[in-house]
Amino acid sequence: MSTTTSFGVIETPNVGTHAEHAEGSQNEFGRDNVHLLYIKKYQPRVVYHIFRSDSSEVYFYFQRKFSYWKNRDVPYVEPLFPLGNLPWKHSDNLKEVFEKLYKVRHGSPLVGGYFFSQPVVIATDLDFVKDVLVKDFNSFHGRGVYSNEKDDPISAHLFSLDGPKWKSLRMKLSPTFTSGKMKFMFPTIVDVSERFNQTLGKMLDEGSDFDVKELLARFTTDVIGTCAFGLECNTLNDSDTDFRKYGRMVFEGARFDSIKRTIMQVPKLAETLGLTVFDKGIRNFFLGIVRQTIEHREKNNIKRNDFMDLLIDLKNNDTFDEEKKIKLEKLTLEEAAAQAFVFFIAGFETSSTVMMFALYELALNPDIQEKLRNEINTVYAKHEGHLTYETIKDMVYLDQVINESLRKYSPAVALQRTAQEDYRVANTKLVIEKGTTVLIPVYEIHNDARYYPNPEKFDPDRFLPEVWKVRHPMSFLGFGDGPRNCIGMRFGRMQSRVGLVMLLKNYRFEVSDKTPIPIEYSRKSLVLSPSDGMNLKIVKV
Ligand code: HEM
Repeated sequence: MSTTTSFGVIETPNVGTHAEHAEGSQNEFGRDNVHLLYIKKYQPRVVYHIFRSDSSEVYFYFQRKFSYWKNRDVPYVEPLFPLGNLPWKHSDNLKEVFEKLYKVRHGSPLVGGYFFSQPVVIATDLDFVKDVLVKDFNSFHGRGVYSNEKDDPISAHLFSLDGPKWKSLRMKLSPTFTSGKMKFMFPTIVDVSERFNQTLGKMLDEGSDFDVKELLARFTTDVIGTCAFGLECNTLNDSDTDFRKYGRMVFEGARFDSIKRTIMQVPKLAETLGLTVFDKGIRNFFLGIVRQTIEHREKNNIKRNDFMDLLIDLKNNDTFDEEKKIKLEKLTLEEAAAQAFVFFIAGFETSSTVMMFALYELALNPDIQEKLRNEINTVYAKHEGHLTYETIKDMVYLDQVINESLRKYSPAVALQRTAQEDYRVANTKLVIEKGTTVLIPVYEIHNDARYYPNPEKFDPDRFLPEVWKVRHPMSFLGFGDGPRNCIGMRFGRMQSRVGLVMLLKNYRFEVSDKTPIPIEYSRKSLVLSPSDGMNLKIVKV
């Protein structure tokens, strides 16, 4: 079906008539009793109202809401009652949801979607993406992610806070990630990588086919655990440490987490239901670790130049907003714990995912693997066999491989911002209403043939400086962009580089019978992840 819109003529796919829709939806709603039981557990009053209201009333309420994008002549994919375009439990994952929405853009700078009955915007044009992330950041500084500071203090971290709280925290935490601070932490990462090498060496006496996803997650858990919590987590030797256990729980979720996460896509609904983001075990573990570490360091006057030291400093000493010339409040213990926690969760799975997909592609493309190993050996020789901050910086092809891995398999499938005021989209008549969520479909942009011809091909030369320079600046969003980009980018790059250098210097990676080709993506994981691990054959070189 084609419609004339404010952006020109747009093809709108029409999925089902209203009658078909009504029938299918009621069945789905009725069948998924787990949703209702879960809501019941959390907020009996809300469930009471759902049950009390006439079901046709609820249905027509959704139908009215679901006409939002149609009335504005914006392309959309027909939503399903009651989840809208959100994934159903056993069907799509978020990546597939974005794929469907991105496909219907047909020249429009945005596509309309629904999270439950809430309209959301999917930005499909790179100039519009730039307006949201960079140029008009003041209108989009919030992420609109749900947190519950009162009942769940570790959920109130830099990633989830908005407004003045986020701004002040970002200002306080930014100095934590300067290149000077990274240099201090570099030797710690190298130490962990050497232990990783020894552990892997021993494992190879017993076999050669391993799930590198799990191995790399253990490596980054140990790196961040050491740098953010000052602990030797030792998950490399023991895969069942509490750190690895709780880390896995955050990303893969417990029994009801997929339902809870779906509800949290609409923060107002989650707030009404009084949901906590993390379960009690996760909360108590991380709060406890930070409390003990801080007490121990303060009592014994221990300094380690890591993230925890910097957080202790922000807890005990004043900081200043240089721009406004005002004093910023000190961090409380809970606030410090929430930031250590976000460094851990935002840092370990993302970096291990980048390394995992890089190794996968290197196993599929042995010529690229050999070229990278040659670079590593040549630069090592130039630096007399020492792995220093400077040695790593000389490995330019390594960076191209990491960028190409981030391009083809961005761990963050989408970026999120929320309109802080009514906002007119440039060159259109369309106004994004205050409070509307804007999603930037990173995976789709990174795999769009208009920006990356033959996107399926793993080609690190796409990131040669002269080739990269001519692409649209928003065509690469592996770390997001603008004032709210990834604060840990330097650290994430650093640990990915060290991990890959140590592995490729000592081992060759090959495809095995268990390697997933093609990859099937997990429906559970918060970041892009293969559903059944990533087995590769590892051979000593
Ligand atoms: C290769 C590894 C990493 C990747 C691919 C990655 C990716 C991202 C992305 C895509 C965002 C959202 C940016 C946006 O909305 O524009 C983000 C935000 C963030 N990342 Fe990372 N990240 C990585 C490593 C790290 C590390 C190591 C840390 C901390 C030690 C970290 C801490 C954060 C935090 C706190 C935010 C929220 C920033 C804010 O809202 O102000 N990340 N990251």
